Amino acid sequence: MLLRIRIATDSRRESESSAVKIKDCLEQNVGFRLISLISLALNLDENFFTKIGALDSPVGFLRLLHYPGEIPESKKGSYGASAHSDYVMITLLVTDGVPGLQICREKDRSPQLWEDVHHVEGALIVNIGDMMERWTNCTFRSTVHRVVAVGQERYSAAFFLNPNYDCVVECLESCCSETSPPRFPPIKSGDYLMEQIRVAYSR
Ligand SMILES: O=C(O)CCC(=O)C(=O)O
Ligand SMILES: [Fe+2]
Repeated sequence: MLLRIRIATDSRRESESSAVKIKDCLEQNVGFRLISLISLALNLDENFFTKIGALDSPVGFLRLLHYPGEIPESKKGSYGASAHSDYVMITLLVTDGVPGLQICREKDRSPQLWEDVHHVEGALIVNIGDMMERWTNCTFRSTVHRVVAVGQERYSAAFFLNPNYDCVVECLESCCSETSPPRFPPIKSGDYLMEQIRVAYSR
C-alpha cells in the first residue's frame, strides 16, 4: 500500500513548511495508521479497511492554502473558509500556528457553538470526514469546521484521504442494529465525491 505524492510548492517558506510536514506524515503512513486505530476503536480487525480492499488504490488530494492577512472593510466578518465538513475518510491538517480554525462539536445543535482549535507545536490536526461518518453510521461524526479571518496571514496544508473510487461505502455491521438501522444508503466512494463536488460548485 503505497501513496506517492509530489509537492509543488510556491516560493513562500511558510507554505512549503506545512507541505513538507504533511509529506513527512504520509511517508510515515500516518493516514493508514490512523485508519487502523479507528478500526480498533470500532472493535474491528486493525487491518479491516485494507482487508475489504478499500485502500487498494487510495485517492489523496493535497490542498495548500494561503489566507491573506489584510481583509478589505467590505469583507470584515467574513470567513476564510465557511462552515463545512470534509467529504473524505479522514483529513490530515497542518497549519503555521496562526489562529482562525474553529470546530463545532455538536453540528445538529442550534445555534452552533464554535471553539477555537489551539495550535500544538508538532501536532497534526485530524478531521473525521463524511465518508467515515457514513461507514460508521454516525458513530464517528464528521467534524464541522471553518476558518475565520483574524487579520493575520495564514498558511495551512490539508491532505484528504479517500478509499478507491470503486469502493462501496456502506454501514459497517458493527455500527447498526435493529434499533439503529443504517442511516445512509450504500454508495461508491467515487460517485459520492463527484456528487459532493458537483453540489459545491453549483452553489
Ligand atoms: O486551513 C485550515 O485550517 C482548514 C482548511 C480546510 O478546512 C479545508 O481545506 O477543507
Ligand atoms: Fe475542511
